[in-house]
Amino acid sequence: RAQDAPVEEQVVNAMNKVFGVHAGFRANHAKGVVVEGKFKPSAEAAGLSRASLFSGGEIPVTVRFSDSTGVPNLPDGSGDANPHGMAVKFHLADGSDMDIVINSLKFFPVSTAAELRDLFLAIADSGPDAAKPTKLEQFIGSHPSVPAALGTIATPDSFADEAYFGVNAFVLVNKAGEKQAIRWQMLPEKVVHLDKADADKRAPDFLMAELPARLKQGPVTFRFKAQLAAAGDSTSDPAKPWPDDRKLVELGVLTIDKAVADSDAVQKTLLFLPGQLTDGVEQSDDPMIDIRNGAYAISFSRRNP
Ligand code: HEM
Repeated sequence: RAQDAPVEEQVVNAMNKVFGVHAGFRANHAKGVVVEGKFKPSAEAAGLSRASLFSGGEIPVTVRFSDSTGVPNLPDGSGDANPHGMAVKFHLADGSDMDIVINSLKFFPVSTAAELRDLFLAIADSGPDAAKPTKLEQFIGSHPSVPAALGTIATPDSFADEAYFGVNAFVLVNKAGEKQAIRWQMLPEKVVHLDKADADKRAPDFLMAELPARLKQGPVTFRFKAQLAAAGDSTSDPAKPWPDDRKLVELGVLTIDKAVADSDAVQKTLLFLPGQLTDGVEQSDDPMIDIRNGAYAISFSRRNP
């Protein structure tokens, strides 16, 4: 019975209910563009983590930027396309990959996967004919982190002019075995947000088209950073931001220099997993990470039957 399905499957079902099922596309972040580049670690990174990602030389990366929702033809300037996503596959020297899957929300609207499922179910039940207060209005009323988190996002003028945040905590382990809880950040050279009226006027695919066009003029860079948790910071609740004065350590520079010619075909074959890590990087005690791993695999198997 549906109610006995594991929560990772329940969330994907709830996404399919809200966005519809679109053959070959992701249950969420369906619309995206794939690009390529390289990552060069900083000298400080190796002090925090023994991962080869942070100790070796430059390595190749595959990056997918995306709009939110499971709607593959959503206009990029729509408010529903926020938060935008960035998924990075670091191709490590030993032939394995490490992934990060991050977005433009500074913190998550809900604390757990079960709450995310309930948020999607509330959206599904709150169509134009729903009685007031709608299920969604009730959910928002009892979860103040939803409007607070959504207040941190806007439409960027380019995928290259947006900051992306990991939201879930991970743990870096160095050569001495010392552990440090962190949250990923990927920071652009500059953030440029559009006001809503401007975003509404943009062409439906303006973000997907702009990045490959920009790359013909030259590369785009991001600074990959770790925000360090201090004693008492929650590592299990992605809806609780850590104070802004927490130390940020630069882990390296990500350079994007190439569009992928057959992006639409390539993105179907790609699976980014927040828990696909490497020695020296571990999952925190946040149970959402394992549930995300399960949900992304379920969505992948549905889009590649
Ligand atoms: C319980 C929490 C979550 C669930 C169940 C969930 C579920 C999903 C699913 C099913 C997909 C489609 C995966 C695929 O077909 O490959 C997806 C994609 C994505 N999600 Fe989540 N998600 C969760 C939380 C988050 C968080 C916290 C972030 C970012 C901070 C995030 C960012 C993304 C991005 C960027 C993608 C697109 C990945 C790609 O380009 O392949 N999600 N999510």
